[in-house]
Amino acid sequence: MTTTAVPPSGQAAVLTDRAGTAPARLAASGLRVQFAGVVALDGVDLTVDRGEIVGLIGPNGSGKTTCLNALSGFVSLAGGRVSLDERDVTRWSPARRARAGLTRTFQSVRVFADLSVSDNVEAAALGGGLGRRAARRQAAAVLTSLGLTHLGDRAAGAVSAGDERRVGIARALATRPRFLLLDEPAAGLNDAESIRLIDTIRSLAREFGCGVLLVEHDMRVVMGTCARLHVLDSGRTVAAGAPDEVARDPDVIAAYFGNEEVSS
Ligand SMILES: Nc1ncnc2c1ncn2[C@@H]1O[C@H](COP(=O)(O)OP(=O)(O)OP(=O)(O)O)[C@@H](O)[C@H]1O
Repeated sequence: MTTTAVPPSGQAAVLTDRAGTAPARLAASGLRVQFAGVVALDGVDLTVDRGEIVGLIGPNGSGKTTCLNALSGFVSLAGGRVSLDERDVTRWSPARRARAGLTRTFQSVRVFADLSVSDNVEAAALGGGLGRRAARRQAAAVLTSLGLTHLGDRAAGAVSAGDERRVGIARALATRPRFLLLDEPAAGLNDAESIRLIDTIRSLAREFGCGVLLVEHDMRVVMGTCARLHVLDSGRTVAAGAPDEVARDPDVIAAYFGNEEVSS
């Protein structure tokens, strides 16, 4: 049964899952993806737990977006397995994975420019399977939690780039994901917008209990949000662990940062 949890504070009101069977872990093992002659992913193992924010980083072309596509079902695997709480979803379509709580965002935000911000988020909730009244409540709850209520009546096409990015996240959140895969949400944002985005990403885990896998080049956003990092180079994992450890790892410095050290 679907229930609505509204804490007394009125904050973080969010619809809970259908039957208390929310998967607690997104896991991938041995992910392998090939494009013609290019091996884009070569045996990647990765886990994200609910409530955890994991950064997936690496140099250009290292396989980060391909990894998100592999997890969300947008690309065929040449090998490996994806599971949601130990349920094998490797052969599931993106839509079926989304219904099971695995949602991804894309680098280019897809909002309905002429619709209001509220209607955009409500439309996403409807698309996620809620009825009209529940979708409206869900949209209001998500906008409140992300601090976007003041933009509710504005046309989505008329808000700033940073707010548009956050509306994109709100739309993803309205589908009640348990795991959210974010593809470069800070790309093209200015400093103030990136800082606001850090709060938004943190709240996905803290208030909504989502597991978040974040692909992001902006190291300030990565270091400001992630408890754990996973580093790819040429389709392979070169390091994984706490951000400060990863930042000191010589393989990471060599592969990803040239001779520069990672800085936040
Ligand atoms: N559809 C495709 N067809 C052919 N090759 C592809 C395709 N998609 C990705 N690749 C190749 O796979 C490799 C990994 O690409 P991917 O986009 O996953 O890297 P990335 O780490 O996300 O890069 P960036 O940081 O630049 O976004 C690259 O060599 C890329 O050229």
